Amino acid sequence: MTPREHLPTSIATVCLSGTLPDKLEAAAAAGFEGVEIFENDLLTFDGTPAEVRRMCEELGLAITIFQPFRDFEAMPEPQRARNLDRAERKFDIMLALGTELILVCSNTQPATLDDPARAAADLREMADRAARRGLRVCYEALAWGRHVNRWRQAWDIVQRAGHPALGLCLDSFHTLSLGDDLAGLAEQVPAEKLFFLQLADAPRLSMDVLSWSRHHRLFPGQGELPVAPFLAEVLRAGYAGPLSLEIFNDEFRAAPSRRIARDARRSLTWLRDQMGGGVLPALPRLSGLEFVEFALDHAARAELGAMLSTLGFRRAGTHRSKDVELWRNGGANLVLNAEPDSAAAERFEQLGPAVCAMAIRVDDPARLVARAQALQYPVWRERTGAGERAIPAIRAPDGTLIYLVEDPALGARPIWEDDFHLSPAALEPGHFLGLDHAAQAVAPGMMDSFVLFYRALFGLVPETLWELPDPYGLVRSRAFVAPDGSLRLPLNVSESTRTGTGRFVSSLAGAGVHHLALATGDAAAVVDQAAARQAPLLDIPENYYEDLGARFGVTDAELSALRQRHLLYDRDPQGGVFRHAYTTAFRDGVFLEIAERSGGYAGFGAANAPARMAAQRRGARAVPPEIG
Ligand SMILES: O=C(O)c1ccc(O)c(O)c1
Ligand SMILES: [Mg+2]
Repeated sequence: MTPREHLPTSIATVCLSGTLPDKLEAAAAAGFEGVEIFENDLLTFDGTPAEVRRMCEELGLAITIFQPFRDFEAMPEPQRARNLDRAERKFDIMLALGTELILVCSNTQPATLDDPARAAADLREMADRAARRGLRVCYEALAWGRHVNRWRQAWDIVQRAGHPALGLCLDSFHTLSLGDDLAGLAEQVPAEKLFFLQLADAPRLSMDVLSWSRHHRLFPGQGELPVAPFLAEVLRAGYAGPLSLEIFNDEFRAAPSRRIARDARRSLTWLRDQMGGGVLPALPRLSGLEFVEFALDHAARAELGAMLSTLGFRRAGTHRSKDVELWRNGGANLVLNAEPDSAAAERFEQLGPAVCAMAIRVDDPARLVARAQALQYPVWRERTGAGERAIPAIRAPDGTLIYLVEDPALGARPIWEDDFHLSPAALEPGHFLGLDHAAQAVAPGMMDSFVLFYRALFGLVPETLWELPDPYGLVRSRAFVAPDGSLRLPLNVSESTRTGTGRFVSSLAGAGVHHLALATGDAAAVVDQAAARQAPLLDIPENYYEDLGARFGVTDAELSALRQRHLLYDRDPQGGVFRHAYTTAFRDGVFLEIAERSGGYAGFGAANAPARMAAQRRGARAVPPEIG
């Protein structure tokens, strides 16, 4: 381990919701060692800076910086003199807070002079006054600064000023948002001039950089900016101060501060691990979904069992000590849990029939549990009877349990034999190869927590974001997949409460698995058998097939084979093909998909989602318009 891994962690109070004491408590509870006091949080706090200092001391938090000090440098008189007086007033506050560093961000005022020499002289004067009081100043180039918006310009000014109490503040957002990098930093800037480092990620968006920064920043790992290489460069330059998160995000400001602070702390652990320090146990090797588990009562189980039977599933086993059944077709395992006093029962009481767990096959469950603990994700162990296997699980951000099972393909004994009385049906061949993917509906404001969970803990990679029109609003969908494609988890979110996704989250079943796709090598054959058993398959309108013929030029024979079975079709540019069909929703909640991939097709038929969503709504009850 290098000393760098021990750089203290810090978070700006602006990242979190609540009053200043709420923010400080959340930061401390998540394990942060320091906080940036954002001036606005102090101004709106009904207490003295000395009280803030005491609260921080009691919570074990250092105040790493006081910020921001705006629109200071290169102003004409009389603003120049006034700004220096203003600085002295802030120094008084810093002494009361017990912090020695203030952040000056580059001037955004139209009146500021385009004069690096003047900027340097002003900052030198401020630093000199600060030094007399035992304080220091760091200068940050805002990406939208009037004349100074690149770190190299800020460094030029700091260098010209040549004062030991003046240094640089680097902020990953300001550099990376402009497409800039840190080339030359390690060569040109002495380590002792790197006073402070702020880390922020963001999605790539095409909008003005100020709005992007003020509303859409994310914690490292939640967005698309190369924050890890940025940090690596700063460390290479010899930076030895805190790693501090400064995230302006509308959703985070509105979310519970404890959850956001924990995600923040996780993101720094993940980022440190990205530096190659071995901070976390190695990523798991994933190999798909071993089972998905439903929380049910007896009536719902009988009903779901009947529906599954129409798709060719058989009851293949009963649990040795619990009221739990295994339903299976080929490689697809579904667990139907009606055990009272269990995690499943709790889920059923809250949400009605819903998916309560899924099991992911991994190479080493114990190592992944250790990784979860290092990332502060809650680990769960279900009660077990004599001789039964204890399967470790991790709680996803919505409470769904993610069981970790050893991959039988790597020689592990399948879990089923220890815990279930298996019937002969368990060994019958079937038409499903396994579980292709589990799509989850996520509440707005929770998406970024899920992103970090799947990315930092499991190493899943985010794919393209799709915006899918449901008849009653937009659904945003992004799949998280294992690098080798062995696990696929699309996440869907909708701001509208009237879309299928929105209704699922807000009124029907809560967040969680919203549909489950069963992999087959021959969707047409599966659909034919299912239709013969009166499976509740979703009808797709004729217009869809008209358009399909026009888009892909599929042959008339294929088109009529698809149409007749209400199969949807997609093709990627490499010629990979996806044929899929859906059931209607089970008790207005979860639905199933029959999915056939061929030719290396790796998507999810997103282009077909609008047709599917419209078809689901035709069959569904009318939705009352939103009130208010
Ligand atoms: O948005 C801003 O004004 C602002 C203020 C201080 C910072 O450190 C920053 O990165 C942005
Ligand atoms: Mg900043």
